Amino acid sequence: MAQWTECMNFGIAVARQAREVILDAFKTQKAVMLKSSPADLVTETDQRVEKMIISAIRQKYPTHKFIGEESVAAGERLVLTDSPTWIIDPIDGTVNFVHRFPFVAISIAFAVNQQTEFGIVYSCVEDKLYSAQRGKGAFLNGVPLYASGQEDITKCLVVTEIGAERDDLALTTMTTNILNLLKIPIRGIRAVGTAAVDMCLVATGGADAYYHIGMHCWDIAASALVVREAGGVVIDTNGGEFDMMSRKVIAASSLAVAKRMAQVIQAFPCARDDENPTKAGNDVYNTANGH
Ligand SMILES: O=P(O)(O)O[C@H]1[C@H](O)[C@@H](O)[C@@H](O)[C@@H](O)[C@@H]1O
Ligand SMILES: [Mg+2]
Ligand SMILES: [Mg+2]
Repeated sequence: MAQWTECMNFGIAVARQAREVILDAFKTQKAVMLKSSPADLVTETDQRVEKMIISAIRQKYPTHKFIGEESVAAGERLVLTDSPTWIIDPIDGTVNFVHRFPFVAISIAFAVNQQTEFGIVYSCVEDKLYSAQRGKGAFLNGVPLYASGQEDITKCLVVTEIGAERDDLALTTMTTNILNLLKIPIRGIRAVGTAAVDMCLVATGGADAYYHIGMHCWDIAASALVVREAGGVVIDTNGGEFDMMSRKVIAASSLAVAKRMAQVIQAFPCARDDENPTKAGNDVYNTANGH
């Protein structure tokens, strides 16, 4: 396991360089392109930062594989093999980035034999670097992180995202989930606008649970390990085992809270990330006829 420490440290160094590019662009006017919906945005900075991260890592580790959000959007196959693979979201929270809402993160996970060995989530504007290596704990700027351990759902502050979907079924499902959780009652609902940071807040104990349907592997692969290494649990919204390709997740302070949330939360249908390797993330929103 210690063998991947060098890789993680290199990943952190690359994330620090990428943060500088993102902060420079954060202040400027951005040209916005649409992906799967009018709320699923991408900018030239997303694309440039991903290319920069991948090129730096490929130069040092030429045999490693990559799954990058914007590479997949450009048509690259989304396949996770047993090879050492970097799973990258160059800007998680692009809508925030475009609006200068100060929560944008770089998310970098590293998997071998399809098991995440380390995760890095860098909340750029906050300058908060979350990191975790399998079996070695979770850290925020080098300080150990611990989930809240809360087991009573009525004492939970829950984080979620509405995501990019704007069709009736997804929106009705998402708002019904929020309504049903509030009726339990839970303490409150929050949404930061970046799945990776949302989940890391569970690792800090500042939130007690996070759930989401519709996000992609690159949004949560790194933060799922951060939560687990902070003593939290990560499962599927159906209560089963977490599967980073399933596009459904619950991260929580305890198994009791996670399972209780799974009883309430309904998922709307969305294709697995690896269902159609050349299509994931590739739905193009057609502004002409609105879908
Ligand atoms: O900003 P992104 O990398 O596109 O990730 C977003 C995602 O697009 C959106 O649907 C929500 O799930 C957000 O929580 C993600 O961070
Ligand atoms: Mg993302
Ligand atoms: Mg992104």
